[in-house]
Amino acid sequence: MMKIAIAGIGGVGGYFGGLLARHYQNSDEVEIYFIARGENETAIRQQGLKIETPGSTFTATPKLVISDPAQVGEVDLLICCTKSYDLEQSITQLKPCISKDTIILPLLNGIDSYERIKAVYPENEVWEGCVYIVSRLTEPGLVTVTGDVNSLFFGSTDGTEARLESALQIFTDAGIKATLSQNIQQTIWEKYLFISTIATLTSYFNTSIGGILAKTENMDLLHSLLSELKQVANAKGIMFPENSTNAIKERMAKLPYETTSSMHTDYQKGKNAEVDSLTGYVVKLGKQLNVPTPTYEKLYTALKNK
Ligand SMILES: NC(=O)C1=CN([C@@H]2O[C@H](COP(=O)(O)OP(=O)(O)OC[C@H]3O[C@@H](n4cnc5c(N)ncnc54)[C@H](OP(=O)(O)O)[C@@H]3O)[C@@H](O)[C@H]2O)C=CC1
Ligand SMILES: CC(C)(CO)C(=O)C(=O)O
Repeated sequence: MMKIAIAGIGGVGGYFGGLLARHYQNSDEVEIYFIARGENETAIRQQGLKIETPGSTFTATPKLVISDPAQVGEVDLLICCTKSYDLEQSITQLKPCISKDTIILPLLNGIDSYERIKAVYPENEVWEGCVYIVSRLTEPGLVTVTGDVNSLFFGSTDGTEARLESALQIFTDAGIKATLSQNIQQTIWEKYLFISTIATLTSYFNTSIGGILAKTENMDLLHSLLSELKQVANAKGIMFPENSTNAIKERMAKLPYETTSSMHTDYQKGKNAEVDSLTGYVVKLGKQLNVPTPTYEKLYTALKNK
């Protein structure tokens, strides 16, 4: 029996965990557990997790939804879907789910989830991943997906090939548009180039992705951020294809005008925001690598004071 736990049943964990729970509900081979808390945990326990997408609505029922990881026990694969600022606290709390054989796969936006998890669980196989989706926990027990982007990328530079392939099969069978990346570092950095700049700008200007594309002054700032982040990445040995700026603009243009970043949504709701991992981290890396990041510094300071 393969035991999979999804920790953090919000927009991302709810959608991808929901697909897994729906597909493996009656399976003898795969069991899906949700680690959720508060009203969300209660709602999912009472009526399942409802997932509304533009094309379909379904309700997913995991084997168990619980806030106490001890009641789940050790799992084979732990998929982390909390916000970046909750990562250390949640994975430390998840210790009862983690044996030496447990694989940990973070799907958070950001570059440093791998090293942060390794700092707590140095012996474990930790993969890397990222997702493209616009998904929100709109009320306890309800996940709403907008637009038609919903892909998951994962991989590992030193993971066990057979386990990576087996996870790919499990994800794909559940209907997840999953890709096993052969260069996960590049894949993660490409997502970061997109989300760091977009999250920073949508939050700074308090506007949607369409709103960024619509104004020259916003686009000028986008180009400055992209240029600074590319130089930081280059200093880390990460190179982007020549057309990467155009690729980002095309990706933005394909999203509905009103789409915004999850960081901007958090600012709008007055919630904690991932500004340290999505904006501040670039400033920090720039300082470490002696790469100037004046635009990032200005926007980071403004966002920290928001
Ligand atoms: N939403 C999106 O469209 C996208 C998001 N991402 C990234 O994915 C990550 C997750 O984002 P998203 O799904 O939006 O975040 P959400 O805030 O919607 O979901 C995170 C969930 O984790 C829960 N959580 C945190 N700590 C614990 C814990 N110790 N035990 C149980 N539950 C816990 C939170 O509960 P509580 O509310 O109680 O704090 C919350 O329900 C982020 O890094 C984000 O940037 C990437 C692509 C798209
Ligand atoms: C901008 C978006 C929706 C694109 O997937 C995203 O990654 C996020 O909100 O974190």
